[in-house]
Amino acid sequence: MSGKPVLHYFNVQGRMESIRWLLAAAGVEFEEKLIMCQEDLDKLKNDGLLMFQQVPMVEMDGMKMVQSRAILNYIATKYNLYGKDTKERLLIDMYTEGMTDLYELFFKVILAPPEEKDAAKSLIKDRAKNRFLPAFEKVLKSHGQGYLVGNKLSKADILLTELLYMVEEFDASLLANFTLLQALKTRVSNLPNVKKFLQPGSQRKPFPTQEMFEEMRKRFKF
Ligand SMILES: N[C@@H](CCC(=O)N[C@@H](CS)C(=O)NCC(=O)O)C(=O)O
Repeated sequence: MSGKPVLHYFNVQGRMESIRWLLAAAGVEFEEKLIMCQEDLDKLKNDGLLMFQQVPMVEMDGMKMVQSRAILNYIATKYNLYGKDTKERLLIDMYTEGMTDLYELFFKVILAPPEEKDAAKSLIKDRAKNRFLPAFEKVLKSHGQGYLVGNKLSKADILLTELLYMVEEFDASLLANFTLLQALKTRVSNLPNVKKFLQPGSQRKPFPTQEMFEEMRKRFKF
């Protein structure tokens, strides 16, 4: 055992990607045991390693942690990325839950039947442009600190940067009018640990394309 956290998940972004981002930004090296087929997943289940028979699962500090948000909160607390008091923590939670709402719309595109895909994509554009991105831009403007909460980097800044990459990849024009969000993305991306994570060949994973998702459906029983 190397003492590094061990991440158990599929070879895609999914619910593990924010955990990868947060560990990387905190400068924590981690190992991954990628689940490549149903047998790999069944083995984890049969060995009694998954509390709810679900992944992500992270082995860390002598624990087998499940539930992605609980894992994120543990890492954020441990590495001082979760605000200085309960009010800051509330803001970080509010913001990251908003990010999750937008993130889930991306996943709906993949799940939507072919005839509903365009509508699902339009919904992302609408919600990104008119709801979530303006809300985060407003926070940065009124807070005036370069970070979303307090005067230092938190889990919220890291997960927003992750999301902004996803939005940009989906439609770069969506970020055009949000100068403070662009500046945050650049600032966080230039932090040495994040910069390293953004290099090709890092442990960053792709968002599943439709083809990848169909392939996974065949390989796994879901
Ligand atoms: N609330 C859980 C949801 C976990 C979840 O739904 N995991 C899926 C993969 S993303 C899973 O393990 N599916 C396999 C199964 O249920 O057998 C979390 O956030 O970690």
